[in-house]
Amino acid sequence: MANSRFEYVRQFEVHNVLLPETYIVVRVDGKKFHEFSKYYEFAKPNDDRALRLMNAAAKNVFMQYRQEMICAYGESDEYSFILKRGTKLFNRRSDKISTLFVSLFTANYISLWNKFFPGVELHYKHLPCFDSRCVCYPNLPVLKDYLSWRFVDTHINNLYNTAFWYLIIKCGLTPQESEQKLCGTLSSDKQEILFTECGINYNNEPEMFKKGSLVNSSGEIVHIDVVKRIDEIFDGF
Ligand SMILES: Nc1nc2c(ncn2[C@@H]2O[C@H](COP(=O)(O)OP(=O)(O)OP(=O)(O)O)[C@@H](O)[C@H]2O)c(=O)[nH]1
Ligand SMILES: [Mg+2]
Repeated sequence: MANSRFEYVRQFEVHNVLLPETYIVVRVDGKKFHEFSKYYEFAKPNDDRALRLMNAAAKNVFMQYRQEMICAYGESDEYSFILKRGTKLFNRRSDKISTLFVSLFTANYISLWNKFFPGVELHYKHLPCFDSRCVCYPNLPVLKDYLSWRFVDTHINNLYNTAFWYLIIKCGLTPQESEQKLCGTLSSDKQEILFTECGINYNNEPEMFKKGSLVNSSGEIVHIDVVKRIDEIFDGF
């Protein structure tokens, strides 16, 4: 490369290199999906098309970097990609990894949109955007806790949202009344309210809604109890 007197400005570029021998998690999250889901009239509380689109986009990212991956896990508008401890991808540069994953994910989301939302055109003022971050986890127990945290979060959010929306849709409560009814309730109370007042057995809700989606090391999308099977998921890593 030609050396010019301007070359020195490269010295101002800093590279944030992620700690060696740590597990890297890249989490992408939909930007303002509260509005995005409203604009495209996603079903409440879960839109099967939207979740399957997230899974398909994540699977393509996963397969493209399969050699570097352990698994990926998603719910709602987020996906976590869990990379192997020894990955040398982009010399572990945080900005490179984070921006590549999020742009690849977004590109796939947009290119697959019509497959999952046939006949629904994306409006240029309402395009899907995602942010992303890289986080290092120092050992397997902490990494297992990370994935368990996302799984438990899925369960808590989904049970709340399911009860909240069924009380509105099936029982005719206003959003304020529904919120008030659920205020301070435990998981078991929410399941009981759903059963007695809405006629819904939470156990019969789709597995993808209750458990989120895991792209396993073979690249399959499964909906499993992540906490119960956490050791199996990370076996060999
Ligand atoms: N109706 C519906 N909404 C969904 C679905 N999945 C995600 N969302 C919406 O996406 C939001 C995701 O939560 P957040 O990431 O905390 O909210 P956000 O609006 O994306 O905000 P930022 O991430 O801070 O930009 C949910 O609160 C819902 O409003 C779905 O399947 N159906
Ligand atoms: Mg979001």
